[in-house]
Amino acid sequence: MSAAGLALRLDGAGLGYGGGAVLSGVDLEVTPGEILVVVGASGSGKSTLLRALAGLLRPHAGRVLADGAEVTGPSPDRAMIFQEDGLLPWRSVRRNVELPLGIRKVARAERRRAAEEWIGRVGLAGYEDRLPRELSGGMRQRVQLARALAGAPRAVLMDEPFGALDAQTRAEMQRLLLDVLRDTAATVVFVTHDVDEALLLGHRIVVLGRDGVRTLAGATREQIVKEL
Ligand SMILES: Nc1ncnc2c1ncn2[C@@H]1O[C@H](COP(=O)(O)OP(=O)(O)OP(=O)(O)O)[C@@H](O)[C@H]1O
Repeated sequence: MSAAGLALRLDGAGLGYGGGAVLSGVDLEVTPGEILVVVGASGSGKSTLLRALAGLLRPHAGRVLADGAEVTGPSPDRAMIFQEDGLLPWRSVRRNVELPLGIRKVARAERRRAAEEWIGRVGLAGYEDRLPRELSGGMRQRVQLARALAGAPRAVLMDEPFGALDAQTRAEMQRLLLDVLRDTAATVVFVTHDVDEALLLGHRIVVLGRDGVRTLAGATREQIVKEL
């Protein structure tokens, strides 16, 4: 069981690159332990929002807060999962999963035990010594999930993690995600452009749409599509 989920907040946040604003005046609260799904069309700023929560992008206006403290950079408390290329290609499955435990200075024997436990939980027992290039896309996403959760993060930030997978593998990964999240208290922010995925996974859905950022609770597919 991980530590309590982080409360995440954007407070009048303006986000962008160089001089250009992608999102302005964003107010958003993510409650500890919830799965918040951010849905929006390509280019609407979903990854930008997630990068700000991860501390990889500083807001040019307003604030980004984790448990009330300003986010000033990445932290092992906030694990990130990417659509692809998230794994270190020269490290085995085991050594990738051990990575956050090393950052947290967990002793070697415990690092190995926790990594093995998570590799088993995501269904990859027996693949510990494989390199990422020797795995399918779905298996690589399983490794990313194991690596993220092995570090007992208080928040998991997921950027279209299943976007490149075929429909059947994607459905398997969605089930696996819901299953493993049941045993953690982590707050989850999950970015997707797939409305069905948002409806399946989200306790709450935020739409980055034509009219800015809209939070929808208990929205139907039709209501979400209308906002995009
Ligand atoms: N590193 C960057 N430098 C400059 N502009 C960027 C950078 N990353 C993204 N942008 C721009 O910011 C806007 C939002 O991009 P972002 O990646 O957040 O959208 P998205 O909703 O995640 O899109 P997608 O679903 O296609 O991944 C786009 O116009 C994009 O071109």
